[in-house]
Amino acid sequence: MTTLSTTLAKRLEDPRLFRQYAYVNGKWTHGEGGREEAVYDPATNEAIGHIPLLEANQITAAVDAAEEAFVQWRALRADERCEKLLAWYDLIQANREDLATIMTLEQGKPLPDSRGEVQYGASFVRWFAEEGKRTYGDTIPSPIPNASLGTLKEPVGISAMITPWNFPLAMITRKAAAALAAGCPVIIKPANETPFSALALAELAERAGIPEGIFNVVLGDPPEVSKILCSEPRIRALSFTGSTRVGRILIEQSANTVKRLALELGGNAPFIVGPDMDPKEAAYAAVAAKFQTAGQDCLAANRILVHESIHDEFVEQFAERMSALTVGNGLESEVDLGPLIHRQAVDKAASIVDDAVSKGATMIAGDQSQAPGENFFMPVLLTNVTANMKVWREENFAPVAGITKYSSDDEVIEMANDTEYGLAAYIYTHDIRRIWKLMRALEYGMVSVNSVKMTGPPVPFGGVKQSGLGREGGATGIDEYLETKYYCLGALGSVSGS
Ligand SMILES: NC(=O)c1ccc[n+]([C@@H]2O[C@H](COP(=O)([O-])OP(=O)(O)OC[C@H]3O[C@@H](n4cnc5c(N)ncnc54)[C@H](O)[C@@H]3O)[C@@H](O)[C@H]2O)c1
Ligand SMILES: N[C@@H](CC=O)C(=O)O
Repeated sequence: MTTLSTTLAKRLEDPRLFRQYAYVNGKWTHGEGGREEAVYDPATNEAIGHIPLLEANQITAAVDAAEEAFVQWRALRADERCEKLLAWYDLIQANREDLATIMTLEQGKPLPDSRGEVQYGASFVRWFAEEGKRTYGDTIPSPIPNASLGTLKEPVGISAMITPWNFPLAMITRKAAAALAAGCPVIIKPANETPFSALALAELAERAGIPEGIFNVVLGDPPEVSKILCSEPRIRALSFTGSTRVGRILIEQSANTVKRLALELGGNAPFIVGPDMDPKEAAYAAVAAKFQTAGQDCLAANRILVHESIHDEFVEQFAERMSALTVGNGLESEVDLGPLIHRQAVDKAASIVDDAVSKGATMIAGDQSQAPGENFFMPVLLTNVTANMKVWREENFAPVAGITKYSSDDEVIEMANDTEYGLAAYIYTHDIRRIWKLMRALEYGMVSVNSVKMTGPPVPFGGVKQSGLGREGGATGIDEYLETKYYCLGALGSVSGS
């Protein structure tokens, strides 16, 4: 183990939560080919530890284990699966501080944000523990003489999950808890940048009594692993959270085995500010929406559209609030923004700013000479942003705020919908007619009015257009892992007994 991993283990109340192996069929597993990859603390670029890159036969062994374990897991009563999920929930909550420390060290977000994500992630486990007891079927008035018709909800089968680095715990539990509650075994491939949160979840799943083969975490070269998972006919569902670019690849790779797909992809959220808004109130909300997770958030305000009548005051207030943000190591107190995930993300952020300025944007603030390390990017504010700039067209996934002005509701609707993405949108106004008009016209899966916080277990989370397929959480999240079986019971004789 590297010195930092020793340091990390020392920081933990329970060092056994820090695992540097894959978890397959209830066993901590090395890579048979000896391949491994270092995992770095993005704040310091120190290696936290290493993970094995499994060989193809080891990925297939996870499928074999899941297939064998599926029989018993699906045979459990829903309340028996619920008990195990609630035990997992309790263990996640009891180990929140260690899970948060692991998350901040591998992802970089400030500790309070990591604690929040652990809580958020645990809440999905509790939600689906209960949802699993409500997978009701239907009875159908029969048009067929002497027959009784109905439907059953049945587990879809082995479910693979490929998850991102920006929310390394909650994006797993939001999927895995639903699948497990439905009766499905899961094979999770976390991002190689942030594997240790997933492996800690595996340790706690084992302690909760989730049987071997039911909760598996495989590690490897991402394209290599996904090709195996996507081409494996025994895997009946693939749930992916990540970029639209990779989502397209997985759709193609899954076509030959016709998998059930649940895709949570990229966003390009508009943050629309109406003319009636107090500029300071709106600006402070926009800063929160833009810089959450240092901008590395699918819900981050990616384009900020301000009515021309309050634009200048809004920009002034935004700049003032942004300048008060503290950038630093997430382990330190009072830090608002941690590092970006790696140097490539910093370079991409810089290229987005350079592109905007070269096309006429004005950079109001953002002095990179103040960055406290090579993976840090100081918040940047750009105005006079136009639709031909990367900061407008792409999900910039960085602390780069692009502001533009508009003059009418019809104009801002057109501007906001001018993207292939459709995940989340924000509307700030107190005019109910404007709220209703914009909310109906915006082409997004989720619209939040006067609130930066919009998510939680009861929410049907997901996007339209190229931001994804399906919904996670809410009353329908478990349906991603259920099939509906129709049955017809014939020749029953007439109920009148004649
Ligand atoms: N809609 C949502 O709920 C949601 C939530 C979080 C993040 N995201 C999106 O995720 C993206 C950021 O996360 P990211 O950088 O980890 O995304 P990413 O698409 O680069 O990676 C996501 C996962 O896919 C794997 N992967 C990467 N390249 C692959 C390939 N060629 N073949 C197979 N697998 C591959 C990665 O190892 C990782 O596990 C952003 O676009 C963000 O909007 C969406
Ligand atoms: N903040 C999002 C995660 C996307 O990056 C969520 O709450 O699901």
